[in-house]
Amino acid sequence: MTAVSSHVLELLTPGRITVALLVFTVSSFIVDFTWKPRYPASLPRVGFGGGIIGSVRNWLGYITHFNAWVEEGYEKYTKHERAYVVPSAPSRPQEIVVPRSQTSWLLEFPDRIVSAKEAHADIMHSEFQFLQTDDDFPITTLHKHLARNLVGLLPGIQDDVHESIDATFGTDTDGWKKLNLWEAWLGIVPRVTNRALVGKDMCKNKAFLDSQVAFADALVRNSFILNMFPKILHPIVARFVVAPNWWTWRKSFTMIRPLIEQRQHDMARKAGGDPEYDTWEPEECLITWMIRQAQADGWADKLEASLISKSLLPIEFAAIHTTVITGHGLLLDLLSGPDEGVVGVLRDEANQVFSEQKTGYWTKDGLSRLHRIDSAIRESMRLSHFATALTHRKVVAKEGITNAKEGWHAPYGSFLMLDLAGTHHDPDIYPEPYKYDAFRFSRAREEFEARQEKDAEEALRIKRLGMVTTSDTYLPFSHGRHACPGRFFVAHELKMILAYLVRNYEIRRIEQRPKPMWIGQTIVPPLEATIEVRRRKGTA
Ligand code: HEM
Repeated sequence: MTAVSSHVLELLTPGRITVALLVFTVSSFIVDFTWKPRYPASLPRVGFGGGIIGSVRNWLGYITHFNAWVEEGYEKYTKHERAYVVPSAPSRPQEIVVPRSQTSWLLEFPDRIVSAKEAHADIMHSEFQFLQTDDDFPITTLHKHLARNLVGLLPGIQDDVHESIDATFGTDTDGWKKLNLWEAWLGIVPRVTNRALVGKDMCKNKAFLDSQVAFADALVRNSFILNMFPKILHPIVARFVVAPNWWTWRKSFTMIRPLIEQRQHDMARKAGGDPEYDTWEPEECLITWMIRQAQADGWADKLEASLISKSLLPIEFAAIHTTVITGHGLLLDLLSGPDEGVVGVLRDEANQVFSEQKTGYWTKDGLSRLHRIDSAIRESMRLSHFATALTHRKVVAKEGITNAKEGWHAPYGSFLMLDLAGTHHDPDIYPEPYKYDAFRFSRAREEFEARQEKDAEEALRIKRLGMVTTSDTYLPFSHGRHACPGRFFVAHELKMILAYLVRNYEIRRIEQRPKPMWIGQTIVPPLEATIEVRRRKGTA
């Protein structure tokens, strides 16, 4: 060793290394701070104050205080139709909480001025997490193809719902079975969702499904980690943090690759007029839709199997955990809700409407007549939200945007959000807002249908009480142009699941609903919750 290098080593004491790391981290936060948009002083604030000291306190406080800040803001400002600013995670700017009366103002901006995609990308750190693949293509494809193929998918979805529930909940009519509720939903949702994404064979491949769930888990975990680092350090930190995303994807790619390549090959032969393919049709699923969309857009040649399989990931993420958390919350609400008779009422409705389905398969019309089941799900999604806000937007126009009503300006890079939690629990909108009132939404419909005289306006209002209808007072699927395109699928899926469960199982009530935890604005559901089930006699 030379004299110079041994001298350098002597200088590297643990104390000096710690100080250097501290200075580096603090400087990174300061650089980040100077990059963030500045909001006008006229906008009121909640949180621990401004300046560098206040910002550091807010960043730390974000983990535990976010919900309390938003509750305070709702009472002080949202209720009075005023916007205010709430602190956010260290990696993001603070957010302007837009009052309900200005929902349309926010959501009607074109994407080139106010962007949903850029907000999602900053929150999920998509640039690193989605393996350098743009999620525009799969999202646009899903918007265009899912709803129009839904009716054709229903029988297959029903088969997967019934088979996966039988396997998870069991068919023993004698003994009670104790189930971890989270695991039980994971036994159903990934398979049923993947029926629409990868088709009838691959959706039963447990190793493939596990890899998609593992990817979604990694995404959530990594977002929490990256949120706490200054953005300037993300290119370095993310390299290590997202390593599991790559491993998980590679594993899933080896399983899905043959299917994608075969589908591309078959569709190309069909398109080329090969007579052997005269009667052949591709199975309708997201893989087929992406190939079809790429052909329609004229860039099918560039569509490699690896790109298709990476493009599945953002959709798997958007679909699986949202549905599992929703189903988990639904059963907890149903089993611990104040009205013990609800499950019996739902069973009667499911039995009645199912008996009218001529082929033994649910039709779209049949599912749309499950008003009470629909209401029980919608009510749970109102009460037991899994994020304080699910509508975030980022200002991407260089000149920013101005709110004429209140007179404030949001510069380039500003984050804006709609408060879901406050709205859903506002007693002026939903009387007794913390009560799980399963028939809150179906009651009005039944009263309307029992009436002799019906006016058209009222009929329209009643129709809007269905679980897929979004509004400025009902935001679990967000609202406006970017409202969840998977919600029609998920409504059919959850109704089939709940109908099958209540028709075929007894489920013991839960005395006390287990409490979730919150990290910032995201729920950590009570993963330890268990339920006890027994197959009803004569149904196995
Ligand atoms: C109960 C389950 C679900 C809930 C609560 C839910 C909720 C949401 C919400 C709140 C958004 C954000 C919209 C916005 O930013 O304005 C969203 C977007 C999205 N969801 Fe869902 N979702 C669910 C299930 C699904 C399923 C099953 C799929 C696919 C099959 C899906 C696909 C998507 C996609 C692709 C987007 C992005 C839309 C865009 O940016 O234009 N979701 N979802």
